[in-house]
Amino acid sequence: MSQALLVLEDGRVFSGQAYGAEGKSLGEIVFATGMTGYQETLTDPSYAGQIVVQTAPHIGNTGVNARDEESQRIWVEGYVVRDPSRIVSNFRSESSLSEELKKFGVVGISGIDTRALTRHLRTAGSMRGGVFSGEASKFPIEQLISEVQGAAKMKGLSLSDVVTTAESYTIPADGSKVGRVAIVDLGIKRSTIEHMAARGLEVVVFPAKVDSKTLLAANPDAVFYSNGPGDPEAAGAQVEVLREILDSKVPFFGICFGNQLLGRALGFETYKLPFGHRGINQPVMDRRTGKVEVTAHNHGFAVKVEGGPEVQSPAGYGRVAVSHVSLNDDCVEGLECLDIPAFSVQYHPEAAAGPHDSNYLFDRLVELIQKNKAAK
Ligand SMILES: NC(=O)CC[C@H](N)C(=O)O
Repeated sequence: MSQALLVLEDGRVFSGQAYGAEGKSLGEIVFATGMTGYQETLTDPSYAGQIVVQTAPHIGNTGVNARDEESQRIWVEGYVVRDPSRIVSNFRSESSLSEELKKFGVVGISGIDTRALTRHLRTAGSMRGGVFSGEASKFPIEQLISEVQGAAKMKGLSLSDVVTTAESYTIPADGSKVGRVAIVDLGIKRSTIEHMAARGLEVVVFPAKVDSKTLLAANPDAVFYSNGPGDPEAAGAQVEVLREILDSKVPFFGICFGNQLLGRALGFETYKLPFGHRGINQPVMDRRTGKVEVTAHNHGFAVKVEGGPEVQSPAGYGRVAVSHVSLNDDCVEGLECLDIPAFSVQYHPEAAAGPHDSNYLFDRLVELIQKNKAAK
């Protein structure tokens, strides 16, 4: 195995072995704390532009299979692990993780003290990093550091066009149809669509650049904004479209990036968290029921809402409640509009990977659709 280097923008260097494809990858370096679900993590489009550090020390044990993919490819820019499994042991496995990383040209590194790296990122914050292996690792360290310092910053980055669908498509409801949802694909995960279809929702998925006229022409019972990579501040066009949807009074639901864009459409700011939330063991409280859910997260930004429990939307959409909060750092994990039919969560009710505690949010979407239909 050839030597590889992980170089951080603050000059810290870790050395290890090449894992997956050889070459170089540059991106924002972030850590994910899931003990399971590496395949779902790698194929989540929200990780585009990021080098993911897996805090679980042993990765690749169960190989990879087509059924556990959240999209059709691996999206992470680079991959950092401690100890990749030398064998694949699972009856569902179709290939090994290192083969899969090679297939998608993902430059990774193994043999890294991921605990020390994570502690560093937790203190210093997420930053840009680079993985260099093979020929790419043979340049002077100063040169590699300046290459990392020249890489794109996540703040201000727009990545929706990179991950979105090229064409719109429709997925039928399973069983009898209770409604139709028009989805804006900002990097959607397969499980989200499956949860909707399983509840009798037909979904029509549109590219990120869709306008409100096209969305409304699909005659939807609700509009949905998905998760996705990049800085919500750089998604001004989608925020404008969302305002037109809110004005139309068609119900709205958003997940993760979708929550951040609802926040911005309502007139709140978004900001970058020091190192973000990525994992499947994050405690969140639903303020409506007082219940605590263990939830799946993948976000580096959050919506800023001061005061409460109810505040006025600065953009004039009436009262807004912070419906969910993180019990780790109190950040906003959900928004509920009290005067228009719109709500969203910052975390992942589709989980994948993760606990199923928050699947009920898809039932809330169905309830909102039915309530809205009954009111007509
Ligand atoms: N999973 C997501 O939708 C991520 C949203 C946004 N890119 C963030 O990092 O906060």
